[in-house]
Amino acid sequence: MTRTPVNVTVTGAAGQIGYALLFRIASGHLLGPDVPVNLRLLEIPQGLKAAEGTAMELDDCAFPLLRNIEITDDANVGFDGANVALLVGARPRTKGMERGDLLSANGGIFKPQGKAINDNAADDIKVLVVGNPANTNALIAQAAAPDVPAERFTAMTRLDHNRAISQLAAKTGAAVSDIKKLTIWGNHSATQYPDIFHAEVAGKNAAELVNDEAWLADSFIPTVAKRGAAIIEARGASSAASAANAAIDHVFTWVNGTAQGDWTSMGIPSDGSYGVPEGIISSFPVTTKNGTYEIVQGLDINEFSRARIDASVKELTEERDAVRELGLI
Ligand SMILES: NC(=O)c1ccc[n+]([C@@H]2O[C@H](COP(=O)([O-])OP(=O)(O)OC[C@H]3O[C@@H](n4cnc5c(N)ncnc54)[C@H](O)[C@@H]3O)[C@@H](O)[C@H]2O)c1
Ligand SMILES: O=C(O)C[C@H](O)C(=O)O
Repeated sequence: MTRTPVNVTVTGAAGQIGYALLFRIASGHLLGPDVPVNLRLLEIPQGLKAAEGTAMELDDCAFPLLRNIEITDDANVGFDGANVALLVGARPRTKGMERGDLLSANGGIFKPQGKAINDNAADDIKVLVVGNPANTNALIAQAAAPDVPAERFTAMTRLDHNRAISQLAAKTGAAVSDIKKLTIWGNHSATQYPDIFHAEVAGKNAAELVNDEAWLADSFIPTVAKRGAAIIEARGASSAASAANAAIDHVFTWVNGTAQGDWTSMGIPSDGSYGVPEGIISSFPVTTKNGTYEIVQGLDINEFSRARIDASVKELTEERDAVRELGLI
């Protein structure tokens, strides 16, 4: 049976993450090897020519699953009938910019995009926000889309999750595939909390196996939380291929489900679980099945974890209050 193509919209398509992302979507890594896709590339006017160049290259790959590419600078066109939206394009922080200025500039992008999703996207739309500050940009877009179920708006912490797995594998000498049930809590920022207390390494509890709180507090957590800045320092540009890879992982897992005995991390609207105020978009441990996700319940949160989750959540509530004051939500 021929499947109906899935409409995938990518904003910031001409940027560096866009360039690392589009070819993998078109080759079937986002949704699966038997799912045809239509691509919608949304850019600002200055980005349209470069997006056209990328589209030419996509054509030149002759991907069997890629049915059609549309390029536009009109959000209503870009999100028309979208089943999956990857919101990558954002206003980066520039020198001298205060946090309020950054939130306000991004509000000017994510509020109208949220409205365009509300008015034009397909009923089953799933949104992943990658553009920073990702959690609060997702909150802004979600607030502008009252007709879309709030849980369809998610923010990317999968890159942090993957970074944490890689660091833990290196520390324990285990294979990456042996690491399960790791959690990123909170914001995609330096306050995020990568939690190994429930993680397993080849079936053994990770925190007990490592048995080194100084490594956890002084090495593992800051390495994961500040990895984005370290990449910028080393590369002279922010992470692109690894960010694109994490976006692929996030959507693939959301659509196709987590493995038995494992979970993943996603920034999602809080339902109040684990004392995280309802409504803010915070990262949680989640399982996914049939295109939906559920927060893993009943985890014991020790004092070490509680303080770190609370610190990141505090930052998120401050960002929420700031965008509320700016009239963005
Ligand atoms: N959540 C994460 O883990 C994570 C990881 C890495 C990067 N990021 C963030 O992803 C974002 C994109 O990174 P990049 O390296 O691709 O940046 P980039 O500057 O290379 O590309 C951004 C693109 O977005 C476009 N754009 C700007 N405003 C737009 C709008 N209103 N509509 C459509 N397109 C628009 C620009 O023209 C540009 O082509 C940044 O905010 C970055 O900080 C997030
Ligand atoms: O773009 C950034 O500021 C860093 C990025 O969010 C990352 O985690 O690599």
